[in-house]
Amino acid sequence: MSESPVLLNKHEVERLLTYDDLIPRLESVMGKFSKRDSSEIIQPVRSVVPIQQHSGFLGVMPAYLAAEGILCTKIVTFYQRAEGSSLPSTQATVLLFHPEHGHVTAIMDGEAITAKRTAAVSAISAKLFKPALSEVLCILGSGQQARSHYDVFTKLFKFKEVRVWSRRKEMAQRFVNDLQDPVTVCSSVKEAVIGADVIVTATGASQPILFGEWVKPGAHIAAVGACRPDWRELDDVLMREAVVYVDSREGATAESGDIILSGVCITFHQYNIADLSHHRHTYSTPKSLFSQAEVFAELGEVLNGSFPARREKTTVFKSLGNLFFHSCDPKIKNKMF
Ligand SMILES: NC(=O)C1=CN([C@@H]2O[C@H](COP(=O)(O)OP(=O)(O)OC[C@H]3O[C@@H](n4cnc5c(N)ncnc54)[C@H](O)[C@@H]3O)[C@@H](O)[C@H]2O)C=CC1
Ligand SMILES: O=C([O-])C1=[NH+]CCC1
Repeated sequence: MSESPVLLNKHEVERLLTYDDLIPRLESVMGKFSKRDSSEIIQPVRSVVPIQQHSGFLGVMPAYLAAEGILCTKIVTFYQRAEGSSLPSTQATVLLFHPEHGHVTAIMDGEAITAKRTAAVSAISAKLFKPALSEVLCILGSGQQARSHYDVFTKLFKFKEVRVWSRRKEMAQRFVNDLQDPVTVCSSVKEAVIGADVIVTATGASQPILFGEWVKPGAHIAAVGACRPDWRELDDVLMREAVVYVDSREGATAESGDIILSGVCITFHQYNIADLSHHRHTYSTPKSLFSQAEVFAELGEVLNGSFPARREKTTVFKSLGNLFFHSCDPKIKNKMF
């Protein structure tokens, strides 16, 4: 008879999951994932169910790491919430299974895991791609992801200035009030990003908020929001001028509006032509057709040495959260990744 699953609540997960463990672990696993050796790691693109009536989504994210005996899934919901809502936009539960027998061995809060894992992966992207001299960090958004990104980016790197922008200035002010160190609250995205070396976009936006013309050449952008095929945070100029890295090529092709929509034809010539019976018809033909922004490489392909880190260029890491790897030995609770 199988033992009852271990239950780990948010506080326990927060205590057990440290960036010092998470970062090297994710680096190793992402490098392996990008080799696509399915006998080692199986991680399909997540299944997403839209909850249209309530502006929400349910995602299921299974993964199997054969060599490490990890079989798990995250079940996550994410909603577009009204500003200032007391409910979290992203909520999740993680289930671990016994890979041989199939029973559930652990049930863990996934909110803290999502916050820390996502920020840790963005921090890995910044380690690889941020300019050698990076003095200014800019964070767009003031929610859960903004906070976890602030925590890990300021823990790993030394910035002279940190700026934050949020749709409502008082939300940015509230974010800053919770911190020990000084952070500049900006009134516009443009003010926040001009001259920034590293930019984190962690918003619920579905239309571009960050425009390439404002971005300092050579800057690194960790783009965390816009995880649906019709959502965007970054404009066409930025997407087409930057070297674009992703967490998973398949995930980016299926889910990233920043990539998918960067190739859409946006302007039309209109012709007004009369036919033989003198009726007028309007025809539209595309004036400008752009090819989509190209994905240069997966983060894992850089980590495993298959592709270079083009640090000298403006770089975008488009994160979707497809990679999900955590292990918890149910008998030794502190052995968790
Ligand atoms: N790439 C990944 O692995 C993950 C991505 N996400 C995505 O990251 C984003 C942020 O998530 P959380 O921090 O959990 O959410 P949150 O609700 O805690 O914070 C959202 C922030 O975005 C701002 N915002 C919302 N709509 C906006 C709009 N239209 N324009 C500008 N700002 C807007 C809010 O003011 C708030 O500051 C969401 O899009 C979420 O789906 C979340 C988890 C993992
Ligand atoms: O990885 C994740 O949990 C999510 N990515 C986008 C929304 C939730």
